Amino acid sequence: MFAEENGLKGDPRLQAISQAIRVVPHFPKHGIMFQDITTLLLDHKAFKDTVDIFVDRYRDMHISVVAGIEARGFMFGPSIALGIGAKFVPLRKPRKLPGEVISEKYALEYGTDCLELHVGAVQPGERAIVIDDLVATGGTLSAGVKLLGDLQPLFGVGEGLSLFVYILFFFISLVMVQWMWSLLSTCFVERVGAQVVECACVIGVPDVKGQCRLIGKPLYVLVEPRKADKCY
Ligand SMILES: O=P(O)(O)OC[C@H]1O[C@H](OP(=O)(O)OP(=O)(O)O)[C@H](O)[C@@H]1O
Ligand SMILES: Nc1ncnc2[nH]cnc12
Repeated sequence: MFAEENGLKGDPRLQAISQAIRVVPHFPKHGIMFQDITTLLLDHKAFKDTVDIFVDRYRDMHISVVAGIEARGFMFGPSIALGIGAKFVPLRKPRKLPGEVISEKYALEYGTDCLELHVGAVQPGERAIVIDDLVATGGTLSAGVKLLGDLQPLFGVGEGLSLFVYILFFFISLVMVQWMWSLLSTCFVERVGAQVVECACVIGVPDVKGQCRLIGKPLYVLVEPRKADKCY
């Protein structure tokens, strides 16, 4: 959901944040209106307001993990983590983290990419938010949610089907006890088992307006993308 629809209606900080974002037409390729948050980082007040809005929202939600997505989630995540007294955990592109990792592939407009998380950085049951600068298709944030979340089916099945599998597992395990679980669990990839409370973004493209949840998780967005009102 957009911050405006969630208690910040008419808040002048949102307009100032939006205006501090530069739009670069046709970057990195023709037709893309690139939302450049580096100009927001240059504006101390707008940058601080951005962090403050997230800190105010998450301060009392018992969040112990702020997971930031490379690269631009790293620019907001650490400040938010410090503000709410949580740890910051980087979700990095492949082969950047030196320790043992778990990985999650995701689809881009063209091709695929992957996010990785250090094993042991987050403990099962911890409450987490995932932060990035921008949500477009939601593929990147969804990969972050999957990394932090619970068991994932090893074979590609839809969300509805996986929910069905979990429910089936619950009832089967009631009657078939431990041995059944250990047999069937070989069909799953282990994930952290943290609780992703919400995904947070500075900018949400119009397609996500109204879509307040992302693979079952709430999505909190500060502003819509800017139109190109000036050229750089
Ligand atoms: O919602 P989606 O369609 O998945 O797109 C959003 C992602 O795209 C951008 O990153 P990009 O993939 O360009 O990587 P970068 O930050 O490393 O340049 C942006 O910073 C988000 O992470
Ligand atoms: N228009 C855009 N601006 C900046 N980052 C993006 N990631 C995906 N679409 C983007």
